[in-house]
Amino acid sequence: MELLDYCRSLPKVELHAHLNGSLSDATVLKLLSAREQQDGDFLASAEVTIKRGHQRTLEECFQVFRILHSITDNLEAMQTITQDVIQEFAADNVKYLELRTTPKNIPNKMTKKEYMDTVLEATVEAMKKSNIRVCLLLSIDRARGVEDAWSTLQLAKEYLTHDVFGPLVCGLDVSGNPHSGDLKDYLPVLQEAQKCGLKLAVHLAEVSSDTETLTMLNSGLVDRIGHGTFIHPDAGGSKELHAVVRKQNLPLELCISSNIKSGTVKSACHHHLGFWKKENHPVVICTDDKGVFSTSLSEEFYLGAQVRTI
Ligand SMILES: CNc1ncnc2c1ncn2[C@@H]1O[C@H](COP(=O)(O)O)[C@@H](O)[C@H]1O
Ligand SMILES: [Zn+2]
Repeated sequence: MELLDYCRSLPKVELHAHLNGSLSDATVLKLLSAREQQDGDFLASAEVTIKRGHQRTLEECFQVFRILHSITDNLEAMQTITQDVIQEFAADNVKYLELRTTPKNIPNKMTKKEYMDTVLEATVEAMKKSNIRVCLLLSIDRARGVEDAWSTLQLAKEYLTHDVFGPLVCGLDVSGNPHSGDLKDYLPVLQEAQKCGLKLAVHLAEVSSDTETLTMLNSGLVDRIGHGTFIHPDAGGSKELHAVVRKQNLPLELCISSNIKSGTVKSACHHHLGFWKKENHPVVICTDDKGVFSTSLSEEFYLGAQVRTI
C-alpha cells in the first residue's frame, strides 16, 4: 500500500484545527455562489488556499483569514462551514476532532452567543451523520484585546452547565497573529478559565518569543502548546525554555504544512517534530488550517514520516 493511502486508512485524532482556516475550496465556492459574488470583485477560492510548493508570510496568512471571515459573517454560513468541515475530517478517517473557533460579534448579523450556538448545533447534527466525535475550543484571538477575551470566557462558562453543549466544550484556545498584543495581558482571563475547569491550548513560540513563552509556561496555565516552533535550542530557544517544556512534559501540537507554508520552518525534514521525537516528548500531528494550507490530516501524517529524527 502507498504511504499516503496507509495514512488515509489510519483512524486519526485531530487536536488543532481552526474552523475558518479549515474551509475547503468546495465550501468557499458554495459560500461565494450563495452570495452571488462569484465573478464580482470577490477573491476566488484559488487565491485563498496556498497550494503545494507555494508560500505566504504569516502576515499574508492573516490577511487570508480576514477574507474568509468576510464570507462567513452570518449564521447560515457558520452552519454550512461547521457541517462541511466536520464531514471532511470524518471522510479523512478522523475519529476524534477538536475544532477551535473565535466567537465573533457582527453587528446586525450575529452575536458571539448566536455564533457559538450555531457552531455547536451544527456540530451535534454533523456527529449524527458521520462516525466522528467532536469537541470545541473557544478561541481567544490575541489581536482582539482583553475585553473580547473576557466575553469569550464568559460564554464558555455559560456552556459548561448546558445539557447538550456542555460536554462538547472542552476548553479555550489562544491564537491570532503572534506579532499582535502581549499574551501576559491575558493571564487574568486564563487564570479564571483554569479555575472553571477549562483546559487551555495556547499558541506559543510560533515566532521567536522566548520571554513571552516563558512567562506563559511559568504561569502553570498551559495544558497544550500550539506550534512551539522556536522552543528547542536548534531553533534558537533558550536552554531554560527547553527545560521548562521538558519538565512540565507539555504536549506540542505540530502543524507541518502550516509552518512550511507560512515560512517559519524550511522544509519537512527541518521540522521540529524530529527534535521532539528524538527526546521522546509528547507530540501530536495536526493540520492547523487544512483549507488555507491546502492539506489534510493524512497528508500531514505523510509529511511527518519524512521528518528525520537522527
Ligand atoms: C497559521 N498559524 C496561526 N497562528 C495563530 N492563529 C491562527 C493560525 N491559524 C489560524 N489562526 C487563528 O484562527 C482564526 C481562524 O479561525 P476562526 O475564525 O477562529 O474559526 C484566525 O483568524 C486566527 O485567529
Ligand atoms: Zn493554530
